[in-house]
Amino acid sequence: MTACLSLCGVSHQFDGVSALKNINFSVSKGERIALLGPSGAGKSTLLELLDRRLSLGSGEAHVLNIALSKRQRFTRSDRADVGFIFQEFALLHRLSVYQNVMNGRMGRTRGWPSLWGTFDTGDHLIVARALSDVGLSDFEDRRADQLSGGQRQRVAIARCLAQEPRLILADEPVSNLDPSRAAKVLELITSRASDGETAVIFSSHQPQLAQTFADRVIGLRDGEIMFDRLSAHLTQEDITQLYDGFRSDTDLRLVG
Ligand SMILES: Nc1ncnc2c1ncn2[C@@H]1O[C@H](COP(=O)(O)OP(=O)(O)OP(=O)(O)O)[C@@H](O)[C@H]1O
Repeated sequence: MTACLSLCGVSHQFDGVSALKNINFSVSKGERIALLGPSGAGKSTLLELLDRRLSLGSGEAHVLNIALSKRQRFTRSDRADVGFIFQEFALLHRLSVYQNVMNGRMGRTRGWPSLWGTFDTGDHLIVARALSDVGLSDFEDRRADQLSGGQRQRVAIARCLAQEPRLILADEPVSNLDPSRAAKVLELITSRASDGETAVIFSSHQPQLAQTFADRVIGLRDGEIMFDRLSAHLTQEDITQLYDGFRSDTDLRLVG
């Protein structure tokens, strides 16, 4: 399989706090990866680094054939190739649901249309499809600040899907959704990898969802990788150790 990204000896510090320590892994095109780990483990930091919003501290990293560096500059199309689903959704509250999702098309439109916010029929079809996929077609005219938390999260997901990225990075993308909707939405996000070209990395606090919707699960704790396993090989012991000996028959029961 062709590499989508690779990290070698990557570390990141925030004012003396080691958020990531000597991270090594690679992801192929078409792979679905789940990041698990307790609060503060470094999951968001890792996703933000891959999104190129944090500059590389030390080590080597390549994302979609571009080497990350301390002084990184990316073209509009490079940016559009990576889609990020934010933990806090990052919506424009005064804009409608439709306009927020259409913002996902900005990086895919060149010249005047993107300056004036005029989009072609293809863009409108893609936005309508993304809204339908997340079950929000009936809400397209509603202002983003008039939605529930779960609905906002689905708008953020639709915006990312409308962007048609080659790498989807999702920071706890279903944390605000009810269990049935969470499974459907994770299915939707991770199904983008079935084209064999798009890779998906999502973080979660739910081992069952991670195991169900990812090919591989990476466990992070205190900024370090504790395990990197095929989902089928994940054990209850991996999970118990990752969460500091915490064992729950309901939350941490693995599939099968
Ligand atoms: N902007 C920042 N400035 C200073 N420290 C930070 C900053 N962002 C994160 N950290 C620290 O880096 C470490 C990793 O944080 P990170 O947000 O990546 O964890 P996480 O695994 O995503 O946690 P959660 O599951 O709670 O979202 C933590 O110790 C956190 O306090």
